[in-house]
Amino acid sequence: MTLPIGGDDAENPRLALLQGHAGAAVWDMPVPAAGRVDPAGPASWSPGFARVLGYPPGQRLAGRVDNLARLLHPDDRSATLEALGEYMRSGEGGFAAECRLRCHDGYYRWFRLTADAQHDADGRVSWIGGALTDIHELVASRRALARADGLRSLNRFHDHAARLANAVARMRLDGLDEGVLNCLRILGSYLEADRAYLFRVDTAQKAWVVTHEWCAEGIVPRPCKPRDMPFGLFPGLCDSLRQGQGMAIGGAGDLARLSPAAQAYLEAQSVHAMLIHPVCADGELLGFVGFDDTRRERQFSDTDRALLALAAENLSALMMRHRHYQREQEARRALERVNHQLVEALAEVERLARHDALTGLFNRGWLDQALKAEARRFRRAPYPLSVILIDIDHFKQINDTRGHDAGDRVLIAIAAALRREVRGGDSAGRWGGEEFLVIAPDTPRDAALQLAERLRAAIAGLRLACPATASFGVAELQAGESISRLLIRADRALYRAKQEGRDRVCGAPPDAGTDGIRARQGRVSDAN
Ligand SMILES: Nc1nc2c(ncn2[C@@H]2O[C@H](COP(=O)(O)OP(=O)(O)OP(=O)(O)O)[C@@H](O)[C@H]2O)c(=O)[nH]1
Repeated sequence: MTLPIGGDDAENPRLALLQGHAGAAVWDMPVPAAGRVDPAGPASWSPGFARVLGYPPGQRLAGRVDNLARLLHPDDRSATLEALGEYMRSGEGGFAAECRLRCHDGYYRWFRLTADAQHDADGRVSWIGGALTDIHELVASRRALARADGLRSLNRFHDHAARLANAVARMRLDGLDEGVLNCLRILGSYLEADRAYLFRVDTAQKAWVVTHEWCAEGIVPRPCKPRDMPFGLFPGLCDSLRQGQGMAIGGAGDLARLSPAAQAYLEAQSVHAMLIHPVCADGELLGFVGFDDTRRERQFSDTDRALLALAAENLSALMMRHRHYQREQEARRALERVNHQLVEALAEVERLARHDALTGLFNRGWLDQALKAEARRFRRAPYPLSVILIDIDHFKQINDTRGHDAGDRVLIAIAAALRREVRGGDSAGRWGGEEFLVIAPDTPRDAALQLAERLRAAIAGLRLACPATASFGVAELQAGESISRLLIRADRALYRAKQEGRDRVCGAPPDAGTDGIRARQGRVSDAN
């Protein structure tokens, strides 16, 4: 026996011999009456004790307590010695501590130090002794397992973070709800929470409004009323959220620090624990995202907070995308409205460019263009084309006796009658002043004379405050004749109608002679 083992064993040389032979790493020490570790106190170490610490055979540790204390890793020393001292006082059960001890090669290894106690007649601990076991490999494997566990949970975190990002990427631009609920579901299920939700700022009502909520299976959604949480319920929350800080309630202790109203509000919703995080965008506080535990208290881990912060970022991206989409849609609708107004304005400009403002009939410019087009068509393939020139009788008199406005009303009424009476293919327009022109394609002279007669009768039959009649000159385009020549002939026929007593129709003879051209010539445009 090289080292004495205390107590009865020391008086049992056979047992001691066997311990030495088996190489057991055992130790013992008497416990001073004070019941605390005395560094200078005696201690005994078996040869196996020195061997597990890597000492060469035959090398012994000096038999003092501080020999063990010196070998303890600085980080483990005070905790191990304190625990040992406590055991010396109580002596209850067995002692076990895991600690690092410096080995003979200067490196630290993990060991398990165990002890049992012997009590004296007064029940005080008088002796403790135990074993030292090398658990370095065990600790290394435990660490590897923990690292693997950590990696697994890190993987799970990244998996959920990726799912959150996917929920944003896949979001339908025209609908925010699906994307938000997807984010809350991913968040809630990862955190094994009972509820996950989004509250939005309602500055008008000075309240938080829960707009979206996800509930775990078996959890009843929070009651619809009161859905809103007045700002005043949690004073300072707005400011701290604006500064990027959330709020954590881990259990009853945290709840007790809230105002009675806030406690009652959370109690009504069975909140045992909750964690919330601000949702901001471009410096604007949009709301907050959070989750509740309704059946347990909770200590929030770093990954709880990290995933919640990530969810807040993703929700902010969702909300901003939706907001931009809505603004785009509004801008598009406004643009469409402006475009529509522009198209209408252009149509009106075009209509005004073609029509006479007073009567609404085609104007002189349009009639000139139409006559040119008919002339080109006639040259390609001659067809019957007639024109009817109309002049209101004694119109000057109406103006002079009844006033210009009354004259205008007569012009408007006659124009309306012309529009009513002409066929779809015919065009009636204001030729100038109190003169009108009807272009009648595919209409030979006789048919044009009938049409003119119908128009004359219609005008004469108008029930006007200032009764009026009109005279008509009809001419059909001759082969090789120019439009200006046609109009001169029509004008000449009109002149004849005036000469013969007005309120009548005169047709121009087919002969395109120049005799009889009257002074009105200059008023016929050269439309050819
Ligand atoms: N109220 C009104 N009068 C117009 C307009 N354009 C032309 N006039 C008038 O129409 C009258 C035409 O008169 P005249 O050319 O002498 O012919 P008239 O009085 O109709 O006599 P006859 O043609 O020979 O039957 C003139 O007094 C013009 O001022 C218009 O847009 N409104």
